[in-house]
Amino acid sequence: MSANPDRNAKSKYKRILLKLSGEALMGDGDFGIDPKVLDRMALEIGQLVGIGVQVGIVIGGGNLFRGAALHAAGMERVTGDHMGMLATVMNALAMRDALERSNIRSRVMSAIPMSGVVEHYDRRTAIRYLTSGDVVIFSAGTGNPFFTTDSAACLRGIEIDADVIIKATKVDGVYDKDPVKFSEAVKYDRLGYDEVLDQKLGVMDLTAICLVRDHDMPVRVFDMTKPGALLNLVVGGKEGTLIDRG
Ligand SMILES: Nc1ncnc2c1ncn2[C@@H]1O[C@H](COP(=O)(O)OP(=O)(O)OP(=O)(O)O)[C@@H](O)[C@H]1O
Ligand SMILES: O=c1ccn([C@@H]2O[C@H](COP(=O)(O)O)[C@@H](O)[C@H]2O)c(=O)[nH]1
Repeated sequence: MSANPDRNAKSKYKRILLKLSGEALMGDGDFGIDPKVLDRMALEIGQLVGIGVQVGIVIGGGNLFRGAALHAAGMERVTGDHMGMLATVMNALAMRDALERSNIRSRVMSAIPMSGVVEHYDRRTAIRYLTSGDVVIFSAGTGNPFFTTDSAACLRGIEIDADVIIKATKVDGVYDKDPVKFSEAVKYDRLGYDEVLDQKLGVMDLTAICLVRDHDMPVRVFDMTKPGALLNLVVGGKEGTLIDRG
């Protein structure tokens, strides 16, 4: 995989919102952040910036904390969700660090004000940064409990007028059932929002799917562990599953 892709490669998209799984940041571990994973992601994101794509990012927090899991262990749910959102800020800082080490200009914005650490989210400022070529990492989810970073990714993607939401995960697309649990699961190349909702396909939470359906925002789900897949997808290659109005 080259850090300098073909500069003549043409992106299908001008602006994307990339949702990165927090869990994927763990690599082979079972908690925290593997710097090697971050560096590889930074390299792949840099390839997109190199061909002129404007990149907004939302990172999950599942490698650190999830409110629902903390609640199941006895914590008050809203406190758990606040911890989950703070976890996404930590992941965002780690990703910015990896991007900057690869000489990719980047910004972190937070839905929860955190003066002195990161900028507070402001849509117009975010769009200005994206237009000037900076990668913008949107952290702290939506800023509200009871949501997920999938919903935050869809929300920010719609707000910044992205051409597509790209969900980078550990499976290579959307299946008729969870492929991690069922080896016989069958993959879709493309399916409609209502099919995801009707079949309650768990690749993304249903609140997020309702949001993208209502705003006709396409979502592509692909395997981030496959080297080169992100660039291939962005230049129009066949990767993962497309969810749209069908
Ligand atoms: N029908 C399905 N098709 C594909 N994946 C599915 C499906 N149902 C459940 N999944 C599961 O959804 C997971 C994708 O979610 P992902 O790990 O990206 O989690 P997340 O909760 O969005 O991220 P985070 O780790 O940041 O919390 C896959 O690992 C897969 O096991
Ligand atoms: O808008 C949001 C987004 C997230 N949370 C909490 O953070 C964790 C981590 O996010 P994941 O999407 O699960 O990776 C999530 O479980 C929630 O507890 C939130 O409250 N609001």
